[in-house]
Amino acid sequence: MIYTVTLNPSIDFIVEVEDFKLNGLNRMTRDLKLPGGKGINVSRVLNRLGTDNTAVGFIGGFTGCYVEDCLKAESVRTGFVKVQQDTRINIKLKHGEETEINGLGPAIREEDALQLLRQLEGVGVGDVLVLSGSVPPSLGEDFYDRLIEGCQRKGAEFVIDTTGAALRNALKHKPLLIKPNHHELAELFGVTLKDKTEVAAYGRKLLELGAQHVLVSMAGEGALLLTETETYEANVPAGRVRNSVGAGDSMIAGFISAWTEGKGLLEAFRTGVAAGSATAFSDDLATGEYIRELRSQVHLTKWN
Ligand SMILES: Nc1ncnc2c1ncn2[C@@H]1O[C@H](COP(=O)(O)OP(=O)(O)O)[C@@H](O)[C@H]1O
Ligand SMILES: O=P(O)(O)OC[C@H]1O[C@](O)(COP(=O)(O)O)[C@@H](O)[C@@H]1O
Repeated sequence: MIYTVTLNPSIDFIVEVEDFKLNGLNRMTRDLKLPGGKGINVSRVLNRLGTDNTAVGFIGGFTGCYVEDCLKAESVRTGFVKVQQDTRINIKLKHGEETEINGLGPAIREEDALQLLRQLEGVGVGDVLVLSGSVPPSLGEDFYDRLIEGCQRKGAEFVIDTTGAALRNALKHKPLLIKPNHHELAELFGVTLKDKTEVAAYGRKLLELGAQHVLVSMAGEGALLLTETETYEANVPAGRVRNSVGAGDSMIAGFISAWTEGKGLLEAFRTGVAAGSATAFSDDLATGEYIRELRSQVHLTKWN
């Protein structure tokens, strides 16, 4: 079983305005509310690809009910711990470019945290936990560590998609996969990465620090897959970008879907890239059909 863990879910409120006026009244030309949070996005795409999974994490208030109802409507299995305060609303403002304003999220009490840890005590060998997104400030930076230690004691593997100290700490536990984008990778090492050779070199440092596989996504410029011995580069399929929110989450879903079906590393990489691009070319997350259609346009090149 795959469990996606979203510690800080959201409603993603996608708002479009023309000629955005700072300090002025702007009227929306289009808006859309979507259930969000990185693990939740992974779950929705896994479901669309027909890969069995359960979405867990913390959810609360009327906004949390909305997120859960949306997931139920798509038959995504959920097992959220209910918290007292409202799940956050993240604003994704489209004004020619994309500006994001993500909320802090509700306070999580220690008893809520313990409930989630207890719930995940049932995992075992063959299970994969996908730990995605930021950690709410009230949980403490070590919460992913506590989760990882618990799941590893039971023999489960984990994927982690987060940033900064939480990502750095997780590396020593040898994640099956991490997927920074090239900006996150540069930020992690406090450098500017000027080309793909440098991206690969810094991605390799994450392998040295413990990751089993490193996927570096580079939005419209494709992606790199790094293993201990090999480097592969993928192009992106052709299409018009509509909404890139959730592209990275979709990439993880595509990768893990193929990987857990035993299709091998390269097919997992190809499916991941197709899923990321299919979402970037869609208003909401990609459909399974669109991901399968784009897969044939993804070509992998092995670096020497
Ligand atoms: N502009 C784009 N054109 C084509 N594919 C894209 C685009 N943006 C994202 N993707 C696809 O989604 C993947 C993840 O996107 P990226 O923006 O790098 O991740 P994140 O959402 O984590 O920042 C990319 O590797 C690519 O396959
Ligand atoms: O937990 P964080 O880091 O605040 O991110 C949450 C946001 O990330 C998203 O999951 C999108 O992430 P990506 O675009 O990186 O795939 C949104 O749905 C959500 O608003």
